[in-house]
Amino acid sequence: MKEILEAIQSQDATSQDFAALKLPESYRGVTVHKDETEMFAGLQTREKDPRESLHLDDVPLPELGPGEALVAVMASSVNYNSVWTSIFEPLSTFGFLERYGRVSELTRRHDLPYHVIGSDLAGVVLRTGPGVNAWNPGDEVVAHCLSVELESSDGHNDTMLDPEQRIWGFETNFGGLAEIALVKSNQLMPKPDHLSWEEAAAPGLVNSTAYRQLVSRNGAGMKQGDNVLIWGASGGLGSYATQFALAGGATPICVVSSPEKAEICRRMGAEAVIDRNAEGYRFWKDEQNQDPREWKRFGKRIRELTGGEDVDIVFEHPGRETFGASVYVTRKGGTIVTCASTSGYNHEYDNRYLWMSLKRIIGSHFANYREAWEANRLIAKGKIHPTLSKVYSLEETGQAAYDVHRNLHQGKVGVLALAPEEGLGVRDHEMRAQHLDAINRFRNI
Ligand SMILES: C/C=C/C(=O)SCCNC(=O)CCNC(=O)[C@H](O)C(C)(C)COP(=O)(O)OP(=O)(O)OC[C@H]1O[C@@H](n2cnc3c(N)ncnc32)[C@H](O)[C@@H]1OP(=O)(O)O
Ligand SMILES: NC(=O)C1=CN([C@@H]2O[C@H](COP(=O)(O)OP(=O)(O)OC[C@H]3O[C@@H](n4cnc5c(N)ncnc54)[C@H](OP(=O)(O)O)[C@@H]3O)[C@@H](O)[C@H]2O)C=CC1
Repeated sequence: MKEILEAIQSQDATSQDFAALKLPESYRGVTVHKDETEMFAGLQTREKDPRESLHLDDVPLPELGPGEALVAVMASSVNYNSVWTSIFEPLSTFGFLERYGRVSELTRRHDLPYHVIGSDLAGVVLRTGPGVNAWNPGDEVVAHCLSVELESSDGHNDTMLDPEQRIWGFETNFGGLAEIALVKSNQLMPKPDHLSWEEAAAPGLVNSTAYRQLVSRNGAGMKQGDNVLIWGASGGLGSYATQFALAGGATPICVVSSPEKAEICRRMGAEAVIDRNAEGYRFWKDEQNQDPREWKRFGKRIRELTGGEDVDIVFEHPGRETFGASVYVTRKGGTIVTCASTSGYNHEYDNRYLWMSLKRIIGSHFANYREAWEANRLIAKGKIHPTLSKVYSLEETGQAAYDVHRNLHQGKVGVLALAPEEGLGVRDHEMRAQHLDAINRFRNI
């Protein structure tokens, strides 16, 4: 591992030098263990503690297959899917690995009693498998998390529709919260030159998801002038949705839960911000019943902020808690686009407001390679910026996941893997200087 790191840091090692590096037999990765899937049985979701279930283990290096690449991971980030994995909700991810293991001789590698997790990385290609021509050892890359087999016709218009579509590091093994990761080569994209390893690793999953959900024609297809209600606007997904709305000539209406988060949204350039905590919305009277008067109070507040207009698009992910309100406040003919259900997946809403006002609900999930590429290109061009707030070591990943689970974080939380310190890996200092304030907007808040 030492020689790998030295080659990366030397900056003048050639592709041949990287190809000649001896690979270690094992590496350190953040795991959950199959024999611990019941460890939180009987506890409330909130009480399940990722610090207890996430381990840092030495695991054997997987065999490299056709179309694949082994990548030295300099940095990764914590996504909420790793929180789900760590609390074994809504399902243990070992079921996904078992199912993947049944696909072929090669995929059987993934079905192990441990799961190396993580769905983001920035690093350097170490080896490529047979059939990989577009990438070479030594390439500095980020990886998106769409893993597809593409053997069926179903995925050939939009790879997210492939029946064997999986999220790498969640529904596959050998993820990015590790010193080395195994990816398919069609997950690779160029690392933005003006960013450090940890900054480059931060946007990937959420940026691509927000791009498809909000901008792509596969999602809401946002246009100039749209009013976009963004839940959790300073969180992982929301901090990119807010930037896409602003960069695309739309008006974000940002919902957050504290004055500090409201301030971050304003710093991104948003003017319409709602502090849901300060304004005390209670969309649910009790476990079973919602309060439509609260939906209306929320809608009135939105109208105050927009000069009387309703929202064209709701960027949804909290789920059960907010979905009724989201459907209610959407404009006639507008779109509710959802990619998650953090607060509960059995949603309830008043369908009269949907059909009578010709609204649409769209389901969206991650992004295809093209969408992830477009989203990464916007980062590389300095049009969208990472929203990294805090960086942890691999050893501290449990704490990092705990922070995200308890909503104690801002924007994105980074994790250093092989990178010995923050700030390394910047290749274009001139471009970085132009965007430094925006890159650091979320730091140390
Ligand atoms: C990028 C980051 C993303 C995120 O962070 S997303 C948030 C985290 N992710 C999650 O929380 C999602 C976790 N996943 C799940 O909860 C589950 O993954 C699903 C609920 C999505 C699916 O559950 P399952 O049990 O895998 O699927 P089934 O379709 O309910 O059951 C499979 C069996 O049911 C059969 N089946 C499917 N559709 C039908 C149908 N329409 N009529 C009859 N049978 C059906 C199948 O064939 C199969 O059968 P057979 O078990 O024999 O193989
Ligand atoms: N399908 C897909 O492809 C993807 C799905 N996801 C899923 O989306 C969800 C959010 O992910 P991410 O943005 O990274 O997570 P974060 O925790 O970083 O951000 C979510 C934000 O949502 C807000 N929020 C949380 N709970 C509620 C609630 N009950 N009511 C209103 N607002 C709430 C919080 O902001 P505040 O407190 O300031 O209001 C929080 O900061 C997760 O469930 C994740 O698994 C994520 C990425 C991809």
